[in-house]
Amino acid sequence: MDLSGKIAVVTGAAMGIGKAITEKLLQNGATVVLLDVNETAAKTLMEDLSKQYGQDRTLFLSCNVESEEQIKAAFQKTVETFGGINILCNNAGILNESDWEKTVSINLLGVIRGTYLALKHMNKTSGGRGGVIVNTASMAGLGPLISCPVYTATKHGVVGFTRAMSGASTALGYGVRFNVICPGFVQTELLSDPNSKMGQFSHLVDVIEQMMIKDGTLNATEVADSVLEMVTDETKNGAALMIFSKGKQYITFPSM
Ligand SMILES: NC(=O)C1=CN([C@@H]2O[C@H](COP(=O)(O)OP(=O)(O)OC[C@H]3O[C@@H](n4cnc5c(N)ncnc54)[C@H](O)[C@@H]3O)[C@@H](O)[C@H]2O)C=CC1
Ligand SMILES: CCCCCC(=O)/C=C/C=C\C=C\C=C\[C@@H](O)[C@@H](O)CCCC(=O)O
Repeated sequence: MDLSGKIAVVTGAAMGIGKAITEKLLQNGATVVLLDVNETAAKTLMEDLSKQYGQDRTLFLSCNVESEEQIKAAFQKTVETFGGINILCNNAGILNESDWEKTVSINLLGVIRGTYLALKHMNKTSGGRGGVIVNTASMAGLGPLISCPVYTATKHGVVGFTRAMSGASTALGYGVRFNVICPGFVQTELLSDPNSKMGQFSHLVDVIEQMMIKDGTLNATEVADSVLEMVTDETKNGAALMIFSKGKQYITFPSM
């Protein structure tokens, strides 16, 4: 897929992996709508991006992926401004084992909300342009992290939802590809102060620290490179790409 002229929406775009995905898509010719709750970080980023790419290839909309109304409004504004949606990156996510219901609401329900609302504009059977949706899961979506069971559950859910949506989209002729990235540890704010984020499991933080020492960490740009691959490679549909410090691997799942 050539990205020039394509319209992308990235959630959690103000920082970390979402910021890197945004920059990668802009570098490759797309127009990007940034959705985030962190208006301060987003506005700082937008100043930089406008200088680099001009005012007409980026738009920031304050949007909480926990809100159906806010996502709906953001997608409507996107379509009104740029004419449609070709690419969606459901990337926003948190780590909070204390407020685990918020973690579920953002990490899993936010991906489902974003997908279903974007399909209203992307689904070819209802007048959409088709396109691709790439969801951000984690390696914790492929195997359990004992220190954060709810986070693990949300990421397993994102992997399963993405793979099921890929099959449904193909069977129903939506013209929308679905792929999921499963990164290992990435140097972002999400990893700061892990103790406070693990709640009742904070005694297990040393397990995480040992894993990070053993497995190493990625930078956000490395993850964004993999997102670009799954956006642009039109043979990729239903793909789960594990990214870790030593490389990357497409996951094959047991056939039922
Ligand atoms: N950092 C890591 O080690 C890994 C992160 N991930 C996933 O990558 C995604 C991005 O995380 P990072 O960039 O690491 O974290 P981050 O904390 O640096 O960035 C997350 C962004 O999402 C935004 N956000 C949070 N809640 C939101 C909401 N309700 N609505 C809209 N935006 C919201 C934040 O304001 C922030 O800009 C998450 O889904 C995370 O689970 C996956 C594997 C590893
Ligand atoms: C502290 C939570 C990190 C949140 C960011 C994130 O998603 C990072 C994920 C990085 C690596 C995940 C690896 C998962 C491996 C599992 O497959 C399992 O093998 C791990 C076994 C060790 C354990 O349970 O801790």
